[in-house]
Amino acid sequence: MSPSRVGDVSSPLVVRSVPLDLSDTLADTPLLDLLPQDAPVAWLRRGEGMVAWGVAAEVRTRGVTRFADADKWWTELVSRAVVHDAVDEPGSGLVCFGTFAFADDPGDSVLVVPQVIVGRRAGTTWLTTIGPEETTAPDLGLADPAAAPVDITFADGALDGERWMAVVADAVARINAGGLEKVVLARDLIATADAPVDVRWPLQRLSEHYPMCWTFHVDGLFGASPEMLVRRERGLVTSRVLAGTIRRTGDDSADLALAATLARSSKDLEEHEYAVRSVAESLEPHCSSMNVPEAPFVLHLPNVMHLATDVAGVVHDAATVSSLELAASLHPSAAVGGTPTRVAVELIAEIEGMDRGRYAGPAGWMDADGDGEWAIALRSAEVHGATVRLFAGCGIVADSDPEAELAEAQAKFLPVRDALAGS
Ligand SMILES: C=C(O[C@@H]1C=C(C(=O)O)C=C[C@H]1O)C(=O)O
Repeated sequence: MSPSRVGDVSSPLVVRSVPLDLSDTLADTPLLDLLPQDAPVAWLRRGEGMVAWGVAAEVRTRGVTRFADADKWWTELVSRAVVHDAVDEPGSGLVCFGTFAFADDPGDSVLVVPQVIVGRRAGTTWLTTIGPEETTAPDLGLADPAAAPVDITFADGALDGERWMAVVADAVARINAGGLEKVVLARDLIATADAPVDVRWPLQRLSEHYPMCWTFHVDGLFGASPEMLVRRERGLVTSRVLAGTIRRTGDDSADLALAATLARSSKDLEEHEYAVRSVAESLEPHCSSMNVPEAPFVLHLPNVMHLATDVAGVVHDAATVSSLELAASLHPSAAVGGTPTRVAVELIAEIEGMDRGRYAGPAGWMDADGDGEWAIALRSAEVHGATVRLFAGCGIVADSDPEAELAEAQAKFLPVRDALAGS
């Protein structure tokens, strides 16, 4: 199917990025406080990043070619654009934001170029305006505050806990029968409110409570992901690989002991090793040198702890391969698919019992040079009016216990679940 587009790509976009004067009080305002309710986009970590709104151009793609079609559209749009960038930071100038379907089919993926972007990095705040012709900079001001979701209730999605545990047990049996080593199985929860949900409400809470994660929203998909599929900036590529999880107890000293257990757990170390290997192997052809640490560290999040490895490399093909293409070549990593990838993805389609939509697909942004950041859309949900569909998954290996995996999935729902709460 051919991609559908918004915005006349044959007429060039005019883009202007200017630094915001630091004497301007808005230069210190939390970025989310500037974000209006209409068509909001967000990419935030530790108070920095970008908020954006409006649609200057957009492409929707599907199927096996969803990444390639989007990338081609972006390359054409960039080649025609007229860019005045007085900021020259990663994220200034012409930028698109995207979310991509997990599966080749079904699926709906999008790249969107907003009309206004406010970015912040290393103490510099800037404003980018994008339109079919030179536009006057909008008057920035505090947006109307987001309203809390009204009377939200949660229900099981495709499978209830019992049935999902049966699917996990089935996966363990298949792994023990040979043919695959790991498969990631997910489930969904459906939250229903009495009025359309203003996504800025959960975004505020996610960025506040999970500052070490990448809080994002593009086209209805939002979340706070701890996992960076790929970031490319000025020739350097990095990826944060997670796999191996333990729930937190709320007691700091007990959690430290658990972290030590996690770092020694052969089940988790093995699961982690699969994930690191899949990322390193996919990045290798693009890199002239790479650093793959031998042992993981423990990433402490408020709800869970993960084994984590930061892989880094120097790329030799930045001129011809975009960060989105890198993300496409890494997706689905063993963190969200399994090992071997093809067998695991087929098993997911066969037994998981739901369409993942854009959960566990790449979500992020890219600039005119193809640099950008693509997180894996985890700890995430899709909002449609008053309905929010939450997702969480777990890596299943030979000695996984269905009950423990269900508890782990429940813990992974917590960030979005809590962020939807009314206070
Ligand atoms: C699949 C998810 O998380 C992934 C699975 C993990 C695991 O099984 O240990 C850990 C982090 C993520 O790579 C999710 O959050 O939905």
